[in-house]
Amino acid sequence: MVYVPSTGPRTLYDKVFDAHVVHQDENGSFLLYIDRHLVHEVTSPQAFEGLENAGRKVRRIDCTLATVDHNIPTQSRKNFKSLDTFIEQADSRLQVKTLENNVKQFGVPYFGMSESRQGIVHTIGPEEGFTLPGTTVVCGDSHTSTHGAFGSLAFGIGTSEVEHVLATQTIIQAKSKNMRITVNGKLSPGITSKDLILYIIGLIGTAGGTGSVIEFAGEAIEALSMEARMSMCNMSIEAGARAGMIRPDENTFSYTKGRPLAPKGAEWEKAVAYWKTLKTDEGAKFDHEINIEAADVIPTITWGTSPQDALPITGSVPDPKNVADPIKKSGMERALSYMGLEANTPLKSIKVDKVFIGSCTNGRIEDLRCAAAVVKGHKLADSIKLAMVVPGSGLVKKQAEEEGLHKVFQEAGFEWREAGCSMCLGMNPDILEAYERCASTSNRNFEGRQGALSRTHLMSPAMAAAAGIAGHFVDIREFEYKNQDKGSPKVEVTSDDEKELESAAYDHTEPVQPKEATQDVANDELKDIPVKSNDTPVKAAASGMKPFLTLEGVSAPLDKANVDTDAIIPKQFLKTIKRTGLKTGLFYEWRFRKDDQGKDQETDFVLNVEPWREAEVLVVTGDNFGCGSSREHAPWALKDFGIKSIIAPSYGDIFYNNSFKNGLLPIRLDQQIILDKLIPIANKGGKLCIDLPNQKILDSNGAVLVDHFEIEPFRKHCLVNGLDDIGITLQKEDFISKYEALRREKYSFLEGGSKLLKFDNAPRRKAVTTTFDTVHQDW
Ligand SMILES: CC(C)[C@H](C(=O)O)[C@@H](O)C(=O)O
Ligand code: SF4
Repeated sequence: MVYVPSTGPRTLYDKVFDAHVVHQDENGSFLLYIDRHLVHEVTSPQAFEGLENAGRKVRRIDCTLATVDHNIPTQSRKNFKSLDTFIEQADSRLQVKTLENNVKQFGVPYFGMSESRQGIVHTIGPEEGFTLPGTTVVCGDSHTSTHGAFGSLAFGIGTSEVEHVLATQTIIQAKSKNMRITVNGKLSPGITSKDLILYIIGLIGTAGGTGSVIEFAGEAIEALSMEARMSMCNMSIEAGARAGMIRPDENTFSYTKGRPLAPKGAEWEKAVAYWKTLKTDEGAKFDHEINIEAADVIPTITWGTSPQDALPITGSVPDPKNVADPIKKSGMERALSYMGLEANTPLKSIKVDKVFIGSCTNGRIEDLRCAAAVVKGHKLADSIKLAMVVPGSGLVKKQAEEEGLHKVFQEAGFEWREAGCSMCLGMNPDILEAYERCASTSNRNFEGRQGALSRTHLMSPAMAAAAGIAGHFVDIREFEYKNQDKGSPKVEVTSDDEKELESAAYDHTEPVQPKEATQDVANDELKDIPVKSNDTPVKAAASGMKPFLTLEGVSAPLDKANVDTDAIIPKQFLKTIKRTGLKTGLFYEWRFRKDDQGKDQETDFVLNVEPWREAEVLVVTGDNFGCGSSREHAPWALKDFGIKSIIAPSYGDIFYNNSFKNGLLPIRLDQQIILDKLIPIANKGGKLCIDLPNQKILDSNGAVLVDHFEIEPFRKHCLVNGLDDIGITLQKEDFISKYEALRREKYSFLEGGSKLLKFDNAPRRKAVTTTFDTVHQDW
């Protein structure tokens, strides 16, 4: 079906979406072209394995860039010799080495641990100019939304979709709704974009943006630096949105100009002329509009276990007694008990054990400058057990060191680390102990996020730094800065500051690429221009998906809202390079408690109790099941346990997608119908019968409980037939090639991509041999 974009007024999202449509099929689903694909070690092993098993190659290595970030230790790399000696945790090491093998085998440009440009995947994309305005950007990571700060359509995908993009350079998408959040007026001094986004999530909730792409607009947004915009868009996933976007403007262009992979000369001019058209037209329709007064935003922190549990620092811990809705009330009680907090405690009086400054939300140079301005001349409070600063990338670290920020932190007692995700998620050794309370600049405060039973409070870098100095949360507006040239926190960052980072982006030396991969990259100019495949049978998915027709199975009740994928499968189980064996990890923190000997003992969680141990249908009462991280391990774990269908009022977008790719059927139903008709059966462990072809739910006697449930026709088709959608997409090869030809003309400034990165095998200092027999610099 030929897609004809609307000729009427369009939103920024509509325009970027329309510019990437390769094909629209009869039942309305779109095939979108992907300009930029970032890859990291956690969500790619199974995707590369699928590619290899099917004998497929990476279609556009120039559109692909890989790095390691989640698993790597952040201690000094001065003595880095090889992954074998540097990464102690065997499963982390395996995941990193698997990525290294994959990039070598498939020829993907890669920033490994000995490369000065390595960093968190969402930091390096913009830094290198790989992320460009108006592009489509994906990554097997939910915080891909970060890149929307450039007016690109950027979203997280699951591992099956990673494989799909690697093989086809496209993704199957439904059109999201348009939502606009306009922030009028100016932010007050000392208020950062982190405060603003926490304020917004507190207002609209973690499901507030579900099914939508949010455009952030208004005077306060236009005044933000690019890095501050990235922090905003980064956390739009925490508002449940498919993506966040900000229209590209002069600020965007000057940040992008001159970056290693940004277009140059005439191509730059052509690009800017196009990028200037990327703004919402007068009269374009939004499905939801929200207006916010910037002056209402004051320093904001979270108190609970969801990013929506955000409050002004002047407030107190909320009291469940004041909440009428029983699901919300019990959620609040649980959060208070998990966080070890009493209702009505003033936030400023809460004591902190550890401080973490870093992550893809707030690990950029401006963030470090803000935090250093607070720390300068102070010492950490005696009660602080550990405070760490983890730059988002090697280049951020280098820049900070050139400015002497590391000394400011170290003199105050902070640890200065190497780049990576670190304690944001703790897939590496940087974790909190049970019950420790952390002032964190990251983006998620879910139960167990930074370590089992750990307690996370989200806030801006300045607020986290100040909490380290005071030993408790403080209102940054009342903080006494010492030894400052100017007296107030440096929250406004000028484009001059951005220029400095830009120069750091150029100033890298002798990065290292595995030898074979470099050669592939260099020689593959022609090979990666796609050729029509003669051999594209539609076959069963790599995940081993079987056709889904009807299911009759024991149903289990789950009376919770906002069940995040960190809870469904905690981080320690993400280190596998397989899709199977995740049964034990399912709801691990809820299903198991350690006994005195440190052994796992089962709790009375519903899935540990007969007859629900054999449950095949999970009936959830609360909204937003599977929100948060893009980990496809969540549906893998549910399936491994035996769950084949979930029924809930609403879902996190990425989880919803991922489920279909694995033959797990997520059904959306009105909450009242769930409560009235299904929960009574699930509470008794009764069976539910799901008839997918007829879209009905029945009880075990054949009585119809739900006459009709909605499901998109394309998804139903794939599920009922157990189809591999990569095979389906490869049948559209003609459309993809045609789009690529158009793209080479119209968007010629996107050609080249990561292939333009310069890699050099020359050793910087002492050469050492790695697993690939290639030389790595000794840091
Ligand atoms: C590991 C990855 C799948 C995950 C994500 O998608 O966000 C991680 O980055 C996180 O922050 O939880
Ligand atoms: S949210 Fe944390 S773990 Fe996820 S990509 Fe960002 S820094 Fe890494």
